[in-house]
Amino acid sequence: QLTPNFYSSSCPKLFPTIKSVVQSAISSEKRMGASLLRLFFHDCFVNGCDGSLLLDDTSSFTGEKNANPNKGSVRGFDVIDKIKTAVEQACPGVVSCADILAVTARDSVVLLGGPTWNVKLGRRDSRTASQSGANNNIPPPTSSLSNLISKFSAQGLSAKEMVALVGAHTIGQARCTNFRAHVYNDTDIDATFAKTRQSNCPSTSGSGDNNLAPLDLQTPVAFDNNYFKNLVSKKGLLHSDQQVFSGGSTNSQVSTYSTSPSTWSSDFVAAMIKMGDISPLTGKSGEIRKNCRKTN
Ligand code: HEM
Ligand SMILES: [Ca+2]
Ligand SMILES: [Ca+2]
Repeated sequence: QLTPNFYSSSCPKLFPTIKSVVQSAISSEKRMGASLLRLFFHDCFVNGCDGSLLLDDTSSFTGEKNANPNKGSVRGFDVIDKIKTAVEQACPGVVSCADILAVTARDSVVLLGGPTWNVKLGRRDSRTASQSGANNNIPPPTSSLSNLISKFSAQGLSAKEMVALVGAHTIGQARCTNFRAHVYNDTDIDATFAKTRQSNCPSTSGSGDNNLAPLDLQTPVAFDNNYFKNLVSKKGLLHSDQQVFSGGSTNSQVSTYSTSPSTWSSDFVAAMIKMGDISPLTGKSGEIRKNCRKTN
């Protein structure tokens, strides 16, 4: 139902318009590419790719931004606002915020050296959001392999697609609060690496909770397969990361990706397209928001 040329006559300048804002955001701060990619994941896993994540809370509306996986963690909403402003200037009232997230995720991957793909478009924006959906559907970093598989399966994504997608952790940062237990308590971790990460993440919660460490210790701003190489050497930052290479059914896939970047690239692209297909609003459902932060 979605199609890459959905806006080709209604908004011919859409792609360059989005790309130039993403480009300037990433040149000011390289991490922003990671943050923007993550927004698409956190949107699609809650009521599908419908822009629900972008709605602000108000006194009478509870959105998703303050759900556990998002609060104090997701970022980049100001960049989405800039993109929306630029897109509205080029083609007023035409392009959904949900589609902007999909294109922005692709552009971020490309600008950090990853593969490209044709983004399917035609999603419309929700008038609702679900805080409980965000809490329930987005897997926490404490997840076991079987929990990861079941959260992705609930969205129609296979274990194989889950492993390909989590390779997105080749870029970006995580907070101490999310990797503390793994670097202090787990045994499936390289001891030297664990010590290094402990040095900037105090063992008890408190003032160090928001200290950051790279999800990929080697190349945190390059979209490459080092993430999988790290897993093979037991240097995954999150408990959930290491779970995909901890002796279970996904070990061989991680090994393959660690030695064959092209296999991962093509699997990642296919899985991103599939994630982007999760229950979109089309036709007359939903709306084209004027401002991504609120319903019309
Ligand atoms: C497999 C299950 C997943 C779990 C348990 C998980 C968990 C996490 C956690 C805990 C963080 C750090 C958040 C913080 O400390 O504030 C994070 C960051 C990130 N995640 Fe995931 N994630 C998963 C899958 C994905 C997927 C499928 C994508 C995209 C396709 C993705 C993209 C990212 C990116 C790019 C970052 C870094 C964001 C930044 O630096 O701002 N993750 N993830
Ligand atoms: Ca959503
Ligand atoms: Ca990397």
